[in-house]
Amino acid sequence: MNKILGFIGNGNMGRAMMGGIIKAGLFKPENIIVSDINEKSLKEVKEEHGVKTTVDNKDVAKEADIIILSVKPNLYPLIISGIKDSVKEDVIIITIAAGKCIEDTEKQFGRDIKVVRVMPNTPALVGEGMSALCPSKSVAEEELKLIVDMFESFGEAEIVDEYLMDAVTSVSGSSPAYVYIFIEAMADAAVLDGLPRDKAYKMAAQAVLGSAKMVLETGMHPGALKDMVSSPGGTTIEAVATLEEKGFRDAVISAMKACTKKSKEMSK
Ligand SMILES: NC(=O)C1=CN([C@@H]2O[C@H](COP(=O)(O)OP(=O)(O)OC[C@H]3O[C@@H](n4cnc5c(N)ncnc54)[C@H](O)[C@@H]3O)[C@@H](O)[C@H]2O)C=CC1
Ligand SMILES: O=C(O)[C@@H]1CCC=N1
Repeated sequence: MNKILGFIGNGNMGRAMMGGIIKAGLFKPENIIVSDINEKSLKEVKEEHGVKTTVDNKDVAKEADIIILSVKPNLYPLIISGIKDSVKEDVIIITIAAGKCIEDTEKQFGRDIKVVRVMPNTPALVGEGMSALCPSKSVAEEELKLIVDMFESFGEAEIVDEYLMDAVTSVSGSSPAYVYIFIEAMADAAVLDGLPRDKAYKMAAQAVLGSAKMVLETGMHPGALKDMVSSPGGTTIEAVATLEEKGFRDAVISAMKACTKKSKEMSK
């Protein structure tokens, strides 16, 4: 693709997406420009990927056809006011901030700008991202297709109505953090049982990866897959009963309700 892709913000999510996009070969590194206030992180990304870097967000604004705003939500107004007069007329702005609605972005640009609101997640870095997208009215069908292709280059992408973005943040944007806690806790228990730490992480993570693939590839209900593991009077049902006793499901549901609520509050 000959279009220029710009990133404003080279933090965890920006780097994860860039790594995924470059690995997939959708944009050549010389067609990617990144800005950040952190010069050390720019030096690292330039060395790692050979992309263009700058400390001036306006350089990205002037060059890029698609700009991904990869900064913290509270910085959006400041960043947008700094670039709004420099962006190309037809630019597509991609927002990835939790709680950042399309209407706000349009208002801050002060014109009918093309916006695609996206909630990605960090597994983008290894080509296993999950992104939910919602375009503004002014984004044409072929432009949306281009953006979907971009997000599919490092994982799965789904188009959703904007009102679902808070729920999406909880189920796929933030959820890698819950899964890492689960893996870490399983590994701790395995170490307690005598397994070496490295093997414990590998076994716990591979079990999570394999289980996720079973859900996605067999299409079976997660409950039926759980039943396949749980032999009558066996080991698994002992663990399952203990998880239920300790309120595992309730803890997950309560945590996700808190996440969705926070995302809604951030939209206000
Ligand atoms: N980390 C994650 O798993 C996910 C994050 N997001 C969203 O992505 C956005 C970024 O989050 P992270 O990457 O985690 O944050 P981060 O803190 O890792 O990265 C933000 C980057 O912005 C840079 N920055 C700060 N001020 C700047 C300025 N004036 N101009 C240019 N760059 C500036 C920082 O130096 C930093 O490198 C947030 O809005 C967040 O809601 C969305 C989905 C998942
Ligand atoms: O914690 C956050 O606010 C961001 C949004 C989704 C994942 N990280």
